[in-house]
Amino acid sequence: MEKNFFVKSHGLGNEYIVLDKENIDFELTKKAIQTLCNVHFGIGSDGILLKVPSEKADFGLRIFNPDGSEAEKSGNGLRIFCKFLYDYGFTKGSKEFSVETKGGIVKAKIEKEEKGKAKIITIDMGKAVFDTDKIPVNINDKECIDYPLKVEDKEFKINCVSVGNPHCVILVDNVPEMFDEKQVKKYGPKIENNPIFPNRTNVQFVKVIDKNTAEIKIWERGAGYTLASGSSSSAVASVLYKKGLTDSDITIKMEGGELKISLDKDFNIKMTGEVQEICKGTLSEELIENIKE
Ligand SMILES: N[C@@H](CCC[C@H](N)C(=O)O)C(=O)O
Repeated sequence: MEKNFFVKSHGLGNEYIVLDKENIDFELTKKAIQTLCNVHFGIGSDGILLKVPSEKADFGLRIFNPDGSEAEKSGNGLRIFCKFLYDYGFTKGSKEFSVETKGGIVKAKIEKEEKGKAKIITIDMGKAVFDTDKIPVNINDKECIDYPLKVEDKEFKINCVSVGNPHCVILVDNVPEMFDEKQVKKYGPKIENNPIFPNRTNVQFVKVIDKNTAEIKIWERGAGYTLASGSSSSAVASVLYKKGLTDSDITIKMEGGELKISLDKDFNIKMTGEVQEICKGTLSEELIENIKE
């Protein structure tokens, strides 16, 4: 593998650049992340996945948002990373392995491959946690379910959950106008940065279609409006199941495509979906010079 080799892949239109810490000769600083994720000055991406060594799992992963912040977990990011590990021989052909993230260790399974490349992957995302002190959400209640949050002219009923990273799930029954890209881009950042979220939050606007299907629009912490999100889908499925609005197996529809989420009674989450490589190459010396502080 050449020095400064990269791969760019997407999971349902949610794109990530994959780098290997042991194979790059520059520091992945905030400036480097912001530049690489910028479509005009870099490659353009919804984030960066950095392969790092792990003592607790088969592989280690650090996840960065385009604003330079670090995320604890990413569902699409994990499937993309696992495809990279499998396709480039790191797993030595093994279809089941573990990955350590800041949001916990997850198990991955390559469900389907085509011509030796992983196509459909299941990730054991871990357990959904509703305790406000763990998410975290700064309110006095133990859980944040249907909690009224006033943002400018609107009052939302918010439902908060952590699937390793923090999420704020809003059903659009009372605010149907919110199922619209322009509205999500207007209110998403205001909710993401609301002072009740000390670590900021990802935000989802949700329409329940039936007991096994929901449709969502996403505002991602540190990334903005994205076409799909695996941790968001996991968070939404957990909230809907907790509220008794859907069954334990649910399809989450997003602009970029669909993910299957399966929960057990203790809110352990399995996420299954496609992933596809877009391009690969070597970062140019000029670009690396430019991203050095
Ligand atoms: N796109 C991701 C979520 C990435 C992390 C998120 N922006 C955060 O800061 O928590 C996914 O597919 O889960």
